[in-house]
Amino acid sequence: MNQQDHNLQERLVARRRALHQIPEPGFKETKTQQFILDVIKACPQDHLQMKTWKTGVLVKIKGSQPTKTIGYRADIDGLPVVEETSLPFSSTHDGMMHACGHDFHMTIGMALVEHFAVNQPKQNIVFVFQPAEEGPGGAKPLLASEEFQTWKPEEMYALHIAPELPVGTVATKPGILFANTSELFIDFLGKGGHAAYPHATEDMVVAASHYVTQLQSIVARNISPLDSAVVTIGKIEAGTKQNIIAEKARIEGTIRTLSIESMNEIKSRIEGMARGIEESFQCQLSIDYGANYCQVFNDADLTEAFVQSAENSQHVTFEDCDKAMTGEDFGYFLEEIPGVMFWLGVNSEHGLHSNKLNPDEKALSVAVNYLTEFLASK
Ligand SMILES: CC(=O)N[C@@H](CCC[C@H](N)C(=O)O)C(=O)O
Repeated sequence: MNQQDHNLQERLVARRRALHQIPEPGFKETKTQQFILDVIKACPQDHLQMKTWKTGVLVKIKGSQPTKTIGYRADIDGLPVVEETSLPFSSTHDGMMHACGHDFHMTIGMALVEHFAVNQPKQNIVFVFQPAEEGPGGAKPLLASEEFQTWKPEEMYALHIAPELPVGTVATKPGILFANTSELFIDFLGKGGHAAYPHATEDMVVAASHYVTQLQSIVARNISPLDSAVVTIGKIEAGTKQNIIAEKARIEGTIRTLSIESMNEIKSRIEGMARGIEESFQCQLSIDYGANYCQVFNDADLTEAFVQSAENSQHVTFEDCDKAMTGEDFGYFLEEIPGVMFWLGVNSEHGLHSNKLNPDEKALSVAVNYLTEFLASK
């Protein structure tokens, strides 16, 4: 690593660690927004404009001879995860963690702004620091906002860290990269009572347990084995004490599919099974699908150009990848604007959403060096 890269890496690490300590939930990213604004305000302002949208930040760098506007998006929210990395720069926000790498995404995005604020690119570049990717979804309303529409790019890019890939690699594919998603929240209501009088109650621990077990058959028996889908229940809550039969239960999960037809089929089975549980356990279930994200679909031509640029770059190695059942509201940008989402290798033993996720910080300067080259070449 030469001295210039060393200085860049030190700056990126310091900034990423500062951000790692202040993860905030979607649409509550006030400290994070201020952090980003402070960095942008410290840049030379000659060809830079900035505005806020809710807790997000939009920055436009005016190109020297623009024929188009390129968009680059970084998401900024954290997750409700209790960090267990034991790192000296662990989260200082109780119960919140940057467990999906958005601290990396923002750090890279800000460094790109700093670079292009000094080295004016040929094309206009709009940087979007977007709130609430983990939920309830910031991309869709941001995309529709006047703030974004007045600066709307002609093509758009975003990365996501990939713990399973080595540092120095980027990976993507044309077409569908990430799945359609729908959140899932189900409340159970029955009649609680004394543990010793089960016959006089409707036990919501038993009802919810049966229901969660039944849900497991949907992907196995209602979706074609040649298709892919996921129904995951990540949270279950019920009861108050070991000798009280619970009158309420709540389960929370997510549905992932590669087609809208499969999404509709799964929802229909979830509803059918809920009616069965109501009948079997004499209770009421209410279903809320929360936020939906559309698939992430990469433009074929832009992906080909991206792959070529990665293959020709000294900063990264390109790897092919398959689609993943992760979700990303960047998909909404790609519904309106052709573009590419790609993985950035960060080599962590623990994966996305893990309380022990520890991405390798060497990936920060790799990404900044590669993306400055890529965006400047547009
Ligand atoms: C990359 C990633 O991990 N994204 C999240 C997106 C969450 C979507 C939504 N809140 C849901 O849970 O369905 C993911 O969990 O894939």
